[in-house]
Amino acid sequence: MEGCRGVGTLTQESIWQNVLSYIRNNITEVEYHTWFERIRPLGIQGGVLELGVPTSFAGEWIKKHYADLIQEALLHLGATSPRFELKVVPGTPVQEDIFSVSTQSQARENRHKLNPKYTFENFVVGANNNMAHAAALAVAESPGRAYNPLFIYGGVGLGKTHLMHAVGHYVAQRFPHLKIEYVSTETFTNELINAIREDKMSEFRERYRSVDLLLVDDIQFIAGKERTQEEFFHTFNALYEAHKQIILSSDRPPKDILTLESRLRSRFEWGLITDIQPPELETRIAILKMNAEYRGISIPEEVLEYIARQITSNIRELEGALMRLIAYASLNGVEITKQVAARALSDVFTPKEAEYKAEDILRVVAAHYGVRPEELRGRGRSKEVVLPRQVAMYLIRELTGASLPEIGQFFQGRDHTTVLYAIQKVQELREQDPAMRQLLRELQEQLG
Ligand SMILES: Nc1ncnc2c1ncn2[C@@H]1O[C@H](COP(=O)(O)OP(=O)(O)OP(=O)(O)O)[C@@H](O)[C@H]1O
Repeated sequence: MEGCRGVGTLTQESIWQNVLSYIRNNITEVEYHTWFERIRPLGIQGGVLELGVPTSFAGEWIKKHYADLIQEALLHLGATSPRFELKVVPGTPVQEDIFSVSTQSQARENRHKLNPKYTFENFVVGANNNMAHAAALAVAESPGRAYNPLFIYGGVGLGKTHLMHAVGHYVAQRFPHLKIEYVSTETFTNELINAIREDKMSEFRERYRSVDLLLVDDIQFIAGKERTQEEFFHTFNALYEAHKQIILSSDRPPKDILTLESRLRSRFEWGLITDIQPPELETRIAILKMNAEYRGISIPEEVLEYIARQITSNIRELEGALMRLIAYASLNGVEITKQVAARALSDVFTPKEAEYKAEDILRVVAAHYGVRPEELRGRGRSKEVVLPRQVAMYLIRELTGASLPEIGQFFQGRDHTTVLYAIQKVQELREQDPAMRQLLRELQEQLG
């Protein structure tokens, strides 16, 4: 490795193993497992250690938070000018732990109940959720010992379930022998009703009282259900006394859950209560970016910002809008632009920014060439109208994201192949002719 003294005989793998053990001594176990376990050494080029990371989100995070530490570790190994580069290698494998067969089946069972996407790695931390995130990490690192119970509350679609599952995944990976149970309050209630009806209460109790980590979602729904509260009270006590970890989520803090028995309320307040607020713009953009990457799609930053500005208070809706846009673009064979986003999402939200209208574009182009808009839309083929019409078609496509048949329709039922030809023609001119580039810029400026 150029620039590395004394490590020439080591392979890239062993260099990386040495770097890793240095890093491991300097950060928490949670950080290590979240960010470093998936990194793979790719090679050493011109003295630069190349590392593969699963997503660019992970890459950016590692660069921002751990670059100095990695360099320090390389220095420690003898590199005179420590350099490294992170490359996104989708599908970078997760190293499976080696453990016994019974542990493996427990781990598999645990994984079944958890959404694979809801991991710490896929959770974007912002000012709105950093306390909840830190508490969840602490609990994941030492279940039953940090905060018990951990009570996470916040509005709809803000990541409460995601954080709970992240703890579950982490614990499943680090402590594969532990039994994890994730349940919604509704399911807990239904199972209890069935157990009572079928005379299977002892199985029900055994199931919930034998777990090491109990995750209960939407605990506010326990309000007013006396029998469920009673049973949950005993489950809670059994687990708590055995130092088993309990995590609860709710849309409100315990004190605001009406008709909740006071003995349960006070227990919910024994550990740590933490909230999640709606995310700020940067966090919303980061969440969208991470989601797009998770699906292997690259979306221009301005499009992400456009969506993030429209949907402000529910991350589920934010993700829904992104999915809708991706589906729209792939089904219609169009590139993802801001205009296409405005169209695809027109019934999800009313855009807060002015949308371009085909009529306005036509008017501005016609005025520039000194012809009437109707002439551009008409069937005439004189050279005074052919190029302006092509320019208008091009701009309509670019700025409104309308499909080729829609544009053809607007120009008095022309065929979509005519529109395609016009657009390709203007694209060629734009590439070859600076005057055309300038003109397109000016027309766009006039349109605001
Ligand atoms: N900080 C975040 N980073 C990345 N994705 C997030 C974040 N917060 C929420 N999400 C995503 O938003 C969606 C909704 O999150 P989740 O289901 O955890 O919300 P919730 O608070 O449990 O909602 P509800 O109150 O409806 O149960 C999920 O797809 C989740 O992955």
